[in-house]
Amino acid sequence: MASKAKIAKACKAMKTLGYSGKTVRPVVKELLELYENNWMLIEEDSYRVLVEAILDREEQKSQINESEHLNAWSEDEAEENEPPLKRSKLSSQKNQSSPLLHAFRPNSSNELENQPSYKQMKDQSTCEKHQDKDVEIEAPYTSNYCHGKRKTSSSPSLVVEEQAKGTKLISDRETDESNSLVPLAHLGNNGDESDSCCDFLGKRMITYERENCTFFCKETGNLHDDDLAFKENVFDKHLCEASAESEPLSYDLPGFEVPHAVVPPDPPRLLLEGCSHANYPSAKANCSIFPEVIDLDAEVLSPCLPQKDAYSGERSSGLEGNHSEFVNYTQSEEQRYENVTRDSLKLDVASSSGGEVKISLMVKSALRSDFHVPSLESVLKQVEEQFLKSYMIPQTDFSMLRLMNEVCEHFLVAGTTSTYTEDVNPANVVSSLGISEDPDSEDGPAKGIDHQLSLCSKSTIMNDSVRIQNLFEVSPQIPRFFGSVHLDLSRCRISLTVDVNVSSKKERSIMELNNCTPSSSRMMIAQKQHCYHYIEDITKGQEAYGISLINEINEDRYPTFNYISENVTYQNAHVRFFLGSISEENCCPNCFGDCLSLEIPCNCAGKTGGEFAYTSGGLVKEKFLDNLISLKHAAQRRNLFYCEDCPLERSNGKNSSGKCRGHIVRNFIKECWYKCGCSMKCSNRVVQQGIKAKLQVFMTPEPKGWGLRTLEDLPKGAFICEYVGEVITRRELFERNMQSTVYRHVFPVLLDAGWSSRVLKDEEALCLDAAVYGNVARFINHRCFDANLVQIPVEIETPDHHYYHLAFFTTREVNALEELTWDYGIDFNDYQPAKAFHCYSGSKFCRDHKSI
Ligand SMILES: C[S@@+](CC[C@H](N)C(=O)[O-])C[C@H]1O[C@@H](n2cnc3c(N)ncnc32)[C@H](O)[C@@H]1O
Repeated sequence: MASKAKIAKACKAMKTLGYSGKTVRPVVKELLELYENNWMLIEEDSYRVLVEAILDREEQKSQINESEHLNAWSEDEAEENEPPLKRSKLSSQKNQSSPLLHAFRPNSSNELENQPSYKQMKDQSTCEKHQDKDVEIEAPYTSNYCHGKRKTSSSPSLVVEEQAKGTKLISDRETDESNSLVPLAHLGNNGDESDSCCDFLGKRMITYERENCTFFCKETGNLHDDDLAFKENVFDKHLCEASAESEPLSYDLPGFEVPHAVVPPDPPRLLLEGCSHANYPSAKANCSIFPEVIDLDAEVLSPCLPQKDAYSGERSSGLEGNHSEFVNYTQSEEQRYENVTRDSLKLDVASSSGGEVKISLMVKSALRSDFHVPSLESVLKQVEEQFLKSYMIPQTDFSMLRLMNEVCEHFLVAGTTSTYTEDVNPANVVSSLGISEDPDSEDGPAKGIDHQLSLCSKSTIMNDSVRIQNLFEVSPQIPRFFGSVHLDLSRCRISLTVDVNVSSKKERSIMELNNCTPSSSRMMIAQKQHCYHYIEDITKGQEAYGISLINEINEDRYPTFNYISENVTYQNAHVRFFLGSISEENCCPNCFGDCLSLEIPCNCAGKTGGEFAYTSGGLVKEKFLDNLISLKHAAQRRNLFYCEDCPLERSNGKNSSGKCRGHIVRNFIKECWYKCGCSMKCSNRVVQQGIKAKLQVFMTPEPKGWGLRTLEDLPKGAFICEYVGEVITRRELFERNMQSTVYRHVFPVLLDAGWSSRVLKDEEALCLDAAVYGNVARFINHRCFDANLVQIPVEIETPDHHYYHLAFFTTREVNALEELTWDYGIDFNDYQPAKAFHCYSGSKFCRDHKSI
């Protein structure tokens, strides 16, 4: 076919995805140049590379747009509002590829994965090919490069780096600039060797593939000027990003040793959230002088309110400390608390000594030119729908306006009750409510107000009024915002502090609506409804199926950690392997597709006696599983593994003299590896394909905190999930434990403990720590002995026992809504990597004899 016709065909194909010819043509041209007019590569797999390239371009464009908009918005605010913890955001998250791209990505069994991707091709064009074999490659090289230690060496050199697939890197090693926890690179897709998509701080690194392996190539010389210019641009940008992200993560935060949520920011949207990270410093400053806070996400985000310990439920610090700084103000002065919510909304609370409180929401800026002011009714309706859908409010006649009206009334009742108990008569409380265009205001019509909702509650006693205004400030020529309207009022905590001058006596009443007296019956009903805390998908689309979270038990909120679906490698952890070891004797590099259904199993089944450990349906075969479980139980009964100089005890700051008290987990893993042999890459696609079970995180009724349950019946041997976290060395674990003064709730898992033929040093032995970065497995609770899950070491990338994946499978049939548990293998009398807890598993085999 002539080139023109082919271009037209490509355009047509892309049109179905919504890309115009104008967008597609230049990309096709670029690809043709790149692939030297090899149309086959472009057309293959429904134009996969083309889609990838278009998305790549769009992404770049939108990044530029976004940064332009952000600059335009808040030049003056940008600096002071820089969120300290937002900086630890994973760049790999930032660069999640779009679902569209995934739709076009062949699955792991597709041969096409062996083909170089667009990114690779593009990058290869500036990268020399490396021909060496059996190079041992270590992850930390990457950190040198990624952290801006750009080597300007004139001698051309090329360093090849290899990173185990299915892992991302987080490293701050050998950096002069910062001690940051900046994630560096993401390589591979679910651990599949042949996927060579590679990011470097959100941009391309130079990659190429040889045999089944993907490399990082670090270029330090021999670049063309253009290349250099391109790289310098990219590099400078990365440096900016890196320095912006260079705030170290704290492992010493109250409740969890994790930072506040560091999820990648969604595009700006109308989302009501109170003190967000983006306004942390200013909000903090404001709070100290003006403690009127309408905090719509207080427990998670607000630094102004006491933080709640996720387990004890106690508040540790907060607003109270600031009361002394409350500023008196005169009738004429209007005090103002401005809380910039996200980027697009402004929450504004203003009050006067006359008792008037104005709460306004203003759309401050926007990114979309097609924004129009919605009708207030439609906003309220949307919120109500959202409310009813997400928070399981049983009443179908739920109304936002009624809720706000009640807020208003109870504000007054609670305020008058606490300060002037004798005078309060609810009958005296009159509330009025209405939606109006620029309603009466003592200040006269407010400028630029298109819509206003005002709620007024009046007391004959105090003549105070509360007004909640909903102001959309819109200037027609400036595009404003886009995104969905989402008001999470269930997370709303309203704290109002009112100063009232009565008979020259100044009194202050602080009302937390959550603490309304029982007489506030209607409010109590409303609060009861709010007990449900529900999140539709905690993975934010990172898993194939969403995983919901619900708390019907208490007020605890979703714990703050970073959801990741693949392991990330932190700092010193060497996740390495020898290329030479992935060879035909161990597995078959060329076999793709469904190996499990082969009549004669391929070489991958070698370790399991010529038989796959999985059934063709992807369940671990019963005999393997039973063997494994009995081994595990036997191992627990038998003598423990003892060490003279115990790294575990040392990692808990204990000086062990003489033999330690033994480790069950070590023996167990060591034995089950060989017997179960859930090994080799083909069969382990079951694991690679990711979570398929319908899971839900829920608050357990026992004092165990969150737990994980299945929402559907599961057969025996079903894969549930991997234990995903940061791959760290035992030394790093030790350092984290030393730094942390708080109780560690998430159990780290030791990899490779006692595995190697030689004793591994602390800086070599690996652990998985899911406290800060982790997946849903971090919610699985412990059960002694008869847990319904078992953890199985799984080889994905390489038969290297130094690093492997830990996957959970069911040990028996599990009913829908049953909690999923695994035996942490802890000895409740022994020191563990994390402090042991009192076991509430309720197992009749419970090993915690002190448990109640
Ligand atoms: C890996 S986390 C599991 C998720 C945890 N429940 C949460 O809320 O995040 C381990 C922690 O959960 C709690 N836990 C797990 N199993 C438990 C059990 N059987 N009894 C009591 N607490 C348990 C302990 O606090 C432990 O440190």
